[in-house]
Amino acid sequence: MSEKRKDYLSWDEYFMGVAMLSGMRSKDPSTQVGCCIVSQENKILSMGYNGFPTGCSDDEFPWAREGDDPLETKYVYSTHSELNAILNYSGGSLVGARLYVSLFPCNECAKAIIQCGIREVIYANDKYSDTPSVIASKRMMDAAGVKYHQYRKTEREVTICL
Ligand SMILES: Nc1nc(=O)n([C@H]2C[C@H](O)[C@@H](COP(=O)(O)O)O2)cc1CO
Ligand SMILES: [Zn+2]
Repeated sequence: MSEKRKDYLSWDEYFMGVAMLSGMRSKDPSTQVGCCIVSQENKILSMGYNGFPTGCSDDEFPWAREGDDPLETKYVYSTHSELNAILNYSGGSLVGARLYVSLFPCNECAKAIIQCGIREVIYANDKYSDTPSVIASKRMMDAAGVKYHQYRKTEREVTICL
């Protein structure tokens, strides 16, 4: 008798995998971030990655990290993956949802996460943990009761031939 497969993706692998795949759409040459928002019933509600807003051409707006003129850097234009995922959702309420993201949310995204009622953040990387942005983000999420924890990496490697 044929039995149920045992090596299927866990929910966490599935949602973090979807977040990372979304990040592969990013045109940012230095950091690609992906996000996946999930309901309490484990249904995917929205996805996003970092990039410029609609109408702001990837080829015309700057991707530079540094420069004398802030207007010639990406920071004033790029929309973070988490905000994109929140704004991309057209289904109504995100109250009670979980957010999977490949990089810890900044303070601006934390405000949006808190205000739309997301209850939990699962992040992969926290490379900017020493910055005021991430310290402020954690302070706000702690105060608002938004839980966060690091994704527990597994041994699994996923290869998809496209
Ligand atoms: N949580 C985040 N989500 C994001 O989508 N981003 C985006 C903004 C930039 O496009 C890029 C960071 O670029 P860099 O400073 O590592 O070269 O990642 C950044 C963070 C960090 O807080
Ligand atoms: Zn952000």
